[in-house]
Amino acid sequence: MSLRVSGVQVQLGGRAVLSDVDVDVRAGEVFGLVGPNGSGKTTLLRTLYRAVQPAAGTVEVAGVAAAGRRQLARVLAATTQETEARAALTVREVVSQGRIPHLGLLDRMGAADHAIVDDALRATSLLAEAERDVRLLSGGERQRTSIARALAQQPQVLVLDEPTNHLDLRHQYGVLALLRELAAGGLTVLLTLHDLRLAVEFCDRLAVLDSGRIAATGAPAEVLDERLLADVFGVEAHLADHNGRPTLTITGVTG
Ligand SMILES: Nc1ncnc2c1ncn2[C@@H]1O[C@H](COP(=O)(O)OP(=O)(O)OP(=O)(O)O)[C@@H](O)[C@H]1O
Repeated sequence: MSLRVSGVQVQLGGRAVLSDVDVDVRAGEVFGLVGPNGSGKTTLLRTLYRAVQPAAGTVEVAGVAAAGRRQLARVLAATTQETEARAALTVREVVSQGRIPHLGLLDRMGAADHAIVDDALRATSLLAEAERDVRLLSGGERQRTSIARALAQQPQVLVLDEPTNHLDLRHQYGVLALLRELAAGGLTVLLTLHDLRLAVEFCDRLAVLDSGRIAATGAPAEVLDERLLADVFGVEAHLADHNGRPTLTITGVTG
């Protein structure tokens, strides 16, 4: 198991935001975390990269329960929903920051590091934008820059919070297909997604969060039955098999 969350509880501002959360993600799997607004998805991701300390439970990344920040950054990379760029850096400079956990304190990037940065820029279709100031990018370009930085980190586990929310259709599919390809090479991918149709299409397994608790975990076709879609997401929807691929059709909202 390359990512294991066991019995995690998180309290924020005096409220229980996560209760008894268990999630196991296997190496080479694309695992989707889905749930309505405020169900605790981002908070769960934040416990993985130690931005939030659970009141109870354990979080293990690549077999390590308690690692220092630098040690953690060598195995886990994360992108957040904040794509606001504040500093006057080029896309290439931001993506190069992904190499920092792998460099010694006084080391400069070597040829191998530059090649890894180029690969990350290419994989996210950003080579042509590499010398642009990140503050001048569109939301989608900035989102791809933060994914590229995470790829340049060459992690074993990649955690992404809503990686497609600013992307046009072509780039949504491009990024999710890239994540599938990386997972086929052994990367563990955990991501949150609001678009359940994309979650069904691209994720091997899903965990559904509902008011801070896991309502269901399993393959999309096992988890997203009509009752759960109505009870948790408030939509009338059904999964059908289209030429061997599960496809979600949403026909309305409940109530
Ligand atoms: N620092 C905080 N203090 C108090 N409550 C918080 C804090 N951070 C998050 N919360 C609350 O925790 C709950 C879960 O928030 P979280 O951002 O994890 O949900 P989410 O599932 O990612 O939502 P969304 O789909 O809207 O992004 C929300 O009710 C939110 O208001």
